[in-house]
Amino acid sequence: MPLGEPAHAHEEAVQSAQPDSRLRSLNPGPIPIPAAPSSRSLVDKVSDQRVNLDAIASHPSENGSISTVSSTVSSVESERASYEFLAQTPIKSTDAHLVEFSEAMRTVAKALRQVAEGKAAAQAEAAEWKRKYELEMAQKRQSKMKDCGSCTDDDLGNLARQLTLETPASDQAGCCGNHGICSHEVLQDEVPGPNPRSSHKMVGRKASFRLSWGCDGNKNGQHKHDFVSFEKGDITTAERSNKQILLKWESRPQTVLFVTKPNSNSVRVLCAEMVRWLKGHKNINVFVEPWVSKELLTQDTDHNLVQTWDNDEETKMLHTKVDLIVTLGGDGTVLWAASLFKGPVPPVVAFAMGSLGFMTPFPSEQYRDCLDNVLKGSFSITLRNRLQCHVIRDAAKDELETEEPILVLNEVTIDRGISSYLTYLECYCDSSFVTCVQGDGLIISTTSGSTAYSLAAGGSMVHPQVPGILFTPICPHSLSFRPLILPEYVTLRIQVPYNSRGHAWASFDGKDRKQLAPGDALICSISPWPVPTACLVDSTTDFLRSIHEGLHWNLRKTQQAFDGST
Ligand SMILES: NC(=O)c1ccc[n+]([C@@H]2O[C@H](COP(=O)([O-])OP(=O)(O)OC[C@H]3O[C@@H](n4cnc5c(N)ncnc54)[C@H](O)[C@@H]3O)[C@@H](O)[C@H]2O)c1
Ligand SMILES: Nc1ncnc2c1ncn2[C@@H]1O[C@H](COP(=O)(O)OP(=O)(O)OP(=O)(O)O)[C@@H](O)[C@H]1O
Repeated sequence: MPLGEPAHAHEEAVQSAQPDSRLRSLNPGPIPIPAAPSSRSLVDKVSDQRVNLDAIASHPSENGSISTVSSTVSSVESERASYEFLAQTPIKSTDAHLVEFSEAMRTVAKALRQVAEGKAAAQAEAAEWKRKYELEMAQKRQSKMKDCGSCTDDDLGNLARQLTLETPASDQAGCCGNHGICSHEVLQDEVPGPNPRSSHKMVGRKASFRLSWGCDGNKNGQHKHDFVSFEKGDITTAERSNKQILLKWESRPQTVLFVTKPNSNSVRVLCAEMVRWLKGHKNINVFVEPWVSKELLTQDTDHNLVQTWDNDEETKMLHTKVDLIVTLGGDGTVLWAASLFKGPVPPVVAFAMGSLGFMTPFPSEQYRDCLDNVLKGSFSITLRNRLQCHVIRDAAKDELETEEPILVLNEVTIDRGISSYLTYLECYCDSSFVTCVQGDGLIISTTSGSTAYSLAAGGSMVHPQVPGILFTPICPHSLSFRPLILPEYVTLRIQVPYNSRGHAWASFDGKDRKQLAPGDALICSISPWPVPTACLVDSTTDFLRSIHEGLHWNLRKTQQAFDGST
């Protein structure tokens, strides 16, 4: 058994290398019928043999015979599967044929689950490749545009339209500059759902913008794809992976979506005031959530020009209409705003109207100046990664039963819910076994979420621009389980094993709890659609200010110099 791998993980590997014993049970030939054991004796036998197996697996046998291990493993597996079947079936049958049939069904179910998991991982990878391909196409188009340096704006527009028509994947007309990445490629090409043109409530074209990396957007503005060079055999870091990112509008933003915290009078009053100001002084179209639209209308009939949406299909198309999101509330409101977007997210300007406000740097009293600056000029953004989470059900009959992915900005938590048993979770990173979690649960967090629940569970605080995934146990029942930070490109699989004593519960940014039964799994990877949040100063200054002011990080009275002679 490989070092560090738990006995049951090894057991599974041995089992999957030996499909024949299960397949044999489909063979209609004569089957020896053993005396039917009672379910109690089955339990005893299973646990006895597990102890046996653990002993054999952890102390390699002296004659080195692998067959001892395999036959014990396969017999344990068969009996465990039969026990699970017997526990599930309403008919308390002990018929050997049924037992063997249930084993075969388990094998099939496992194969289907593997297919579904494979599909989920492949979908995530395909989305990432599509994004890379679109970015490459955008670069090619930009280099064609360079050849037209002396064109007028109209010529450029026509050329951009021609070039965009050449590319069937792109549905946008217009865009482009000589450097950076244009919003039409970045934010509008990954349209989840139907064609944006089919929407009858379109508000005209979205404002285009350019993203540039580095402090001086004009000089260092190119997004470098190759971070490492190895010319002449010397490996050199050519570019830092991430720099401060600037967003510069190339055309005027026209549409703002307001997302507001419910049940707050101060938020309601400020929202109405800001909407009036944006429409009256800035000629901006305003979108609000359906419940806010009703609330605004009861306050003032002037607000009947505010737009909203009616159904999920229209929510899916929001990102094609909205140039900017304004949130009024605390961090929970930013999480809520992000959750409305299952694909690309427009830039978010978050005004602080909550208690902590890690992700809400803008002071609401100065909303006029803040919005003036954001609408006019270029501003720093933090590109906050989200995690894409798929729940894969063991009971799913086919891959079509895979549930919709859920995107989280902070974290997904797998815990014991109301169960009093320890959570028992097997964790894998790509194809490597990571560990078994035995405790209250596990937090898989983004770096933005590192200052939320993960911090409370002992995880490190991580700058939101660091590309990583946090792996933080909750109250592990072990002395040596320290939190981990993994690179952002990995895919994590959290499996509730069949022999878990209870169910586990997954919750997403503290919401939408889903029960995970033994055999179910959760797959997480970084989503291709981050949340761009506007910074008050820049990403690092804002982060440090939050941990100082919000959490009073490392606050201590300064020690004085000696006040006597030495
Ligand atoms: N023990 C804990 O600390 C604990 C327990 C449950 C949930 N949470 C957090 O609450 C989040 C949901 O937030 P909510 O506002 O909807 O619930 P909520 O209203 O219960 O507020 C939770 C608190 O967490 C803060 N918070 C949220 N995201 C943060 C972030 N990225 N950095 C720093 N602080 C942050 C909020 O400002 C708020 O004070 C979850 O995603 C989870 O991270 C924390
Ligand atoms: N537009 C919305 N619709 C429904 N629920 C929302 C909306 N905006 C925020 N919420 C929910 O309301 C709750 C409180 O919001 P928020 O965290 O922003 O305010 P707060 O608790 O006063 O601030 P803080 O989180 O800083 O303490 C959160 O659970 C959040 O998910």
